[in-house]
Amino acid sequence: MVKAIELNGLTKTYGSSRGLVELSLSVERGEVFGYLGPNGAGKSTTIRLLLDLIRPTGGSARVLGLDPRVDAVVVHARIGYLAGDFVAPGRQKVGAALRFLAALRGGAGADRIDALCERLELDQGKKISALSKGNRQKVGLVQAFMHEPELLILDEPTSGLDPLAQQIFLDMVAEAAAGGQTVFMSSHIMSEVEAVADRVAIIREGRLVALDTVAGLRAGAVRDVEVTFTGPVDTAAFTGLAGVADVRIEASTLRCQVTGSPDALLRVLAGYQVAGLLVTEPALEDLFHSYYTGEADAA
Ligand SMILES: Nc1ncnc2c1ncn2[C@@H]1O[C@H](COP(=O)(O)OP(=O)(O)OP(=O)(O)O)[C@@H](O)[C@H]1O
Repeated sequence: MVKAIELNGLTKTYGSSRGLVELSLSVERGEVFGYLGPNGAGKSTTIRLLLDLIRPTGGSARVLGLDPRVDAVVVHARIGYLAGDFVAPGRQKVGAALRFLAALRGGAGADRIDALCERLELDQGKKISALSKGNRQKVGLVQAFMHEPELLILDEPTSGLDPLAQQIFLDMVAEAAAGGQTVFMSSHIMSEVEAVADRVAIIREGRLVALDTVAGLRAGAVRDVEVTFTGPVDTAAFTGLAGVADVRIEASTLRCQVTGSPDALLRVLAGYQVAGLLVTEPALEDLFHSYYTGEADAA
């Protein structure tokens, strides 16, 4: 089956500065794909390349099997796009602006405007120029979702939304995926995509640094382990074990950090009487911080 998105060595330079460096990844149909990275990582650059709003310096992108450089009009018709800097026409009222945007798509989605606005608590009678930032973002969400596109490409979709609206948005994403739509969404906050994303890619300085499920990323992360023994233990037995670092033993308690599989540690522990075992899962934000700063690469 044709992939929703397929990138091969996609590269974009802005003059002499980098935007994106040889990015290769693919997004399956029906998948919710979280695209994460700190400010300036290259998320918007990637998304603009998918829409042919800018042209790559090298490599290729395919969207729904099409080359955006050749078939941009068809690609645009088949996707729902929320730009990171989405701007709706300020002088219009919300309802009129949304119906205008639907008319540009031959009327597709006009029949869902009322339901989506109601769901997001967006007043259609208000002028867009009088809306708060969060409510303007809701206009952007409605126009991206209303025609039930095969593929939603959303650049920082939760930007400015309050927690309630964020949750409604995440429900909309989950429902879209359940109905077979694909969602590619960027964010710089992991917790936003954690609940809905099937897979997550993390980019930093224009390069892909991680691509996995949330569970997979967690599995490879550093855990704090604390073991209490019934009697004295031999420190030497715990040094140099695969995946085990920062070993400290005080009285009958061992503390260490384990990366990846705890197998080597468990084999040694099996030779002792263990009274207690505590493994602390990494906080996701810590995990992503380590990818953002590059600490995870060195681990
Ligand atoms: N039009 C442009 N001209 C020059 N450099 C640009 C241009 N657009 C982006 N860049 C640079 O490319 C890099 C990636 O920017 P991009 O906007 O894609 O990042 P981002 O991950 O979307 O960040 P943010 O979360 O801040 O929106 C940055 O270093 C940025 O300064």
